[in-house]
Amino acid sequence: METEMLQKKQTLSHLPQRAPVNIEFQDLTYTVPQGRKGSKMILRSVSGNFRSGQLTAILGPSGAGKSTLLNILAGYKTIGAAGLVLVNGQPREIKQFRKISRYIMQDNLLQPMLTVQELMMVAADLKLNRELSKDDKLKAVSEILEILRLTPAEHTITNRLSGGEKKRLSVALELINNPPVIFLDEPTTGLDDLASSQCISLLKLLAEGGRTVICSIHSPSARLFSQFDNAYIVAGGQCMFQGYGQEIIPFLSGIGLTCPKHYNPADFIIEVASGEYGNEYLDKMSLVMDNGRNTSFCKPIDEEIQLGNESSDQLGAITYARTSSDNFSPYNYDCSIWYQFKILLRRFWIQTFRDSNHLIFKMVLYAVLGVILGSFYLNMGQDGSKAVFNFGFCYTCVIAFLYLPLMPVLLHFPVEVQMIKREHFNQWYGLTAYYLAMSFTTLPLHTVFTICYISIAYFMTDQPLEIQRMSMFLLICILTTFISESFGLMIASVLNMVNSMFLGPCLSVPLMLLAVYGIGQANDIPILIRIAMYFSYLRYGMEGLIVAIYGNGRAILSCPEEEVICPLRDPKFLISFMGMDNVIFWVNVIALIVCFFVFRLASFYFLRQRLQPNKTFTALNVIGRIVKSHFGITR
Ligand SMILES: Nc1ncnc2c1ncn2[C@@H]1O[C@H](COP(=O)(O)OP(=O)(O)OP(=O)(O)O)[C@@H](O)[C@H]1O
Repeated sequence: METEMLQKKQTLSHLPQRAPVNIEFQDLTYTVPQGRKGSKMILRSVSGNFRSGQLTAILGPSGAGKSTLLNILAGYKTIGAAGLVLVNGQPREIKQFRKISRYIMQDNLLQPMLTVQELMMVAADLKLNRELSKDDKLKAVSEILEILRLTPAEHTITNRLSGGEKKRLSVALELINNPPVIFLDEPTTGLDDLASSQCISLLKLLAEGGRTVICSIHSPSARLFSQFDNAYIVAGGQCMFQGYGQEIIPFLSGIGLTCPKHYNPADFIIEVASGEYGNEYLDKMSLVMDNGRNTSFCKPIDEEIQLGNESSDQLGAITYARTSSDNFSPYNYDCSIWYQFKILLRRFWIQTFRDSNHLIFKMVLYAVLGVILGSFYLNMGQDGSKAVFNFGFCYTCVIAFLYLPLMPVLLHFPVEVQMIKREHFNQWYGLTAYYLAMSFTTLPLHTVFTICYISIAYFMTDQPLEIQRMSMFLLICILTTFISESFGLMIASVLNMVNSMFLGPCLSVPLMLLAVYGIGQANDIPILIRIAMYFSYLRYGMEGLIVAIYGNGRAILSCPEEEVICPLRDPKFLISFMGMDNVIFWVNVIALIVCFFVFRLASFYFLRQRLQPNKTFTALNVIGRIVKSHFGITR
């Protein structure tokens, strides 16, 4: 074990030197609204001091406030929090702090369909200096994978990794540019004893390299606990103890409690903090610790680390950092939006094409739908007596291009938002680059699927075989698809999956109704509905399709001989009958393009507010929480 650790230390010695970052917090409180009961205080004026070069554990009974404290210290939660957080003695500048810290959350949300090495390379491309060669980046990646014992799983797809491997990969991804502060929420949850021990040894190693490593943890074994340099015990939102694990027994003796022999001191202090030995001890503990201000039980700090001594074996300069240019800035987005876009686009395309089963399934689905629809409206396109049915075909196309792109987005994007939140919070990329890369992946795919559907249904239904009409028809269908996807993104950027899946179809109903409302009775439409119709992109789509196939001087249609009266055979009359005489195809196309940009930009704006709410959205968020808790609908 000793040799193994030594080896690991040597391997880690390539990491670049960073200025030590000490975190101190004073009188932190966190309050949440509690409906008519007022508010609930989760953290009660706690203070503490977490130093660089030390591995700190935040411990406590379930519901004590560990994750809350971690979220606030990492800057992940700000609404409802008050108090002072100092970074190296200066008040924390949240934007700057986010650049030097990384937060590894409990649920290992990893980008699917990429191998471990590919995902690490994406992180390296985004986080390391652009001037580094691919080989240098590969070297850096393989060193980190080696340390985290992920080399055997290097070519495994992330979806297939074990829980422990996923956790280690989450750590590895954030280690790429050597952040000086690392927060981890329950890194050992779901791991067996050996994996937990290896995980904590790794964190200890990272701390020894001069980082400030803080993690919340549930009942660690005695062996695991002995690895921590600092234990911060919380109960009922207050600090019960802060200091070196070995100081727990003397501390408890001081307040009149003796830890039984062979008992894990961590278990014992948590039992005491849970109130199992009486509530009077809780008050005593909090009093002696001065709610976290008392640091007399803390382990002495490593002067070498605090001084950032270059001669330290574990802090030698990283080889690839040395090759970089002067403007190497490990804590900022090192690459331009364009460069981020290229990397993210590559990531999206690998993920999309690797999931070939899903792609084929979708393509087949569109084709089958084309065949089904084609057979419902078989050969009706040229038949004047079936013009009303053909109108139904156009409407069905519009509905198909509403739901087909909409539903998968409502289902999938809320989960994606959680991933974006993490990656963006940990400074992987800017939202613009992400959004552009996503759009340049999904929109071409939708175009291909739409062409696949139309090329079957259009021919089966015997629509006019004129290049111009076919292109116009296709253009409207593609634009409708794009808008529907953007409409879905707008909803899924704001809401969770359950609410998105409810709201999306709900909002689709008026859209579908407005698409055909009052057709043939255009003059009788009430003014309010007429205004609403301007906002239904499906209406523009519907009109566009009808004009594409019947407008522009289309010749009189044929009618079967038995149809004596066949008034809709004249396309001009048909268009007039539908109340679409005034429709200009290109105006509708422009309206659809405007709708596309409006929905697309709105979804981008909402997503941005979700990640970094401005003052208005923060205020709306607070009001929303108060209203929800007042009516008892907080989940
Ligand atoms: N938004 C909220 N509204 C109401 N109560 C909340 C909210 N957030 C947290 N709490 C409560 O605050 C307390 C502390 O939560 P937190 O998640 O920090 O606990 P924890 O110590 O991490 O627990 P565990 O170990 O079980 O994960 C819990 O009782 C929780 O129910």
